[in-house]
Amino acid sequence: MKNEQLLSVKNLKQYFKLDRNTVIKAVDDISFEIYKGEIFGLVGESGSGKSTTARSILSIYQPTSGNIYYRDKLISNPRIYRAEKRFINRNMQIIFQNSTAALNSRMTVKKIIEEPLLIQKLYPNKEDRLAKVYELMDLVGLDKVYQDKYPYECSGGQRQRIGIARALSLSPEFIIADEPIASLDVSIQAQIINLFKKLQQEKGMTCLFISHDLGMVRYVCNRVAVMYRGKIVEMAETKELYRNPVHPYTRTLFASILVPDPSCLKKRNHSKYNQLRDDYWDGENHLLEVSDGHFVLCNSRQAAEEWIINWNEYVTI
Ligand SMILES: Nc1ncnc2c1ncn2[C@@H]1O[C@H](COP(=O)(O)OP(=O)(O)OP(=O)(O)O)[C@@H](O)[C@H]1O
Repeated sequence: MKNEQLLSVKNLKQYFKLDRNTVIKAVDDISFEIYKGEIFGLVGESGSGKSTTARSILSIYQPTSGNIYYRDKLISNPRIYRAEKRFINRNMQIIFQNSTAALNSRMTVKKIIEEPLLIQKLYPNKEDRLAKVYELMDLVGLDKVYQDKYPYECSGGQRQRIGIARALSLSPEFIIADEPIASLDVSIQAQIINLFKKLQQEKGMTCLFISHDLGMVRYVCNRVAVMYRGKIVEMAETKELYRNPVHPYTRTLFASILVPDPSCLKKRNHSKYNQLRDDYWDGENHLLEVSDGHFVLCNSRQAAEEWIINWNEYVTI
């Protein structure tokens, strides 16, 4: 996985000058690489600079200094950016937290998903184009009956899927997902997250995954960078980072989600916990954190992962 570098951020600074005396160092000299086929997590408290990093990568902001490369193309230079805009639009897509705002309320679901294909002049034949739209709807679990509905006629989870289907319509190599599941119900979150994993496995999707939800990041990301006040304070393989957070800030951030000793959990008289233990436990319990403070108890990791897919119930401790 680590062979092919897709995105490289080098010494990126993004400062905002509010007035003559006040400068906000939203991103302050960060560097990282994202490799093809990996899901790279960016975590940190609110205001730490995660979204600004995403916006700089997408050239929404012109960096104060530093460079951003996509493959070997410098994409953070405004002069090059003009010429490369189409290239970036074709290869990179973003999924926002608030999909409702990002969708055109006057277009039907079908038109919303079809639009990027038209703009990029892919599938000139209408029938082929519609077939592609249906394929995308199927991929994200949207029933065909929604094709002629408007965003306001869909639920929050469905709108998020429309946003994802649209983002995937150009088969982008690289997706930036900025809090893609924060506004969704827990059961829908699980479906969307499993979709990300499926896209990574089946389509080799590469993703920058921005989230507050450390449990989710642990489940979905291969590597994680922790941001604090505009800087990356720690970056490691996910398993390593969660097992052994080194930076004091990361430790504080993770303190709330460290999995406690299962033996102490057993002492809790939590009815859901007891029910789960009775249903699943066969001598060797397996406690899996599925979201911030949410745990499932299963007798194997496979059972736990299957359970996440359904994820209708969870234990909060
Ligand atoms: N366009 C802007 N002008 C001025 N300041 C900005 C601008 N965009 C972001 N900031 C500031 O930069 C800092 C980082 O914001 P950013 O949105 O990147 O954080 P974040 O980690 O994504 O937070 P959250 O998780 O709440 O979305 C904040 O102090 C924010 O107020």
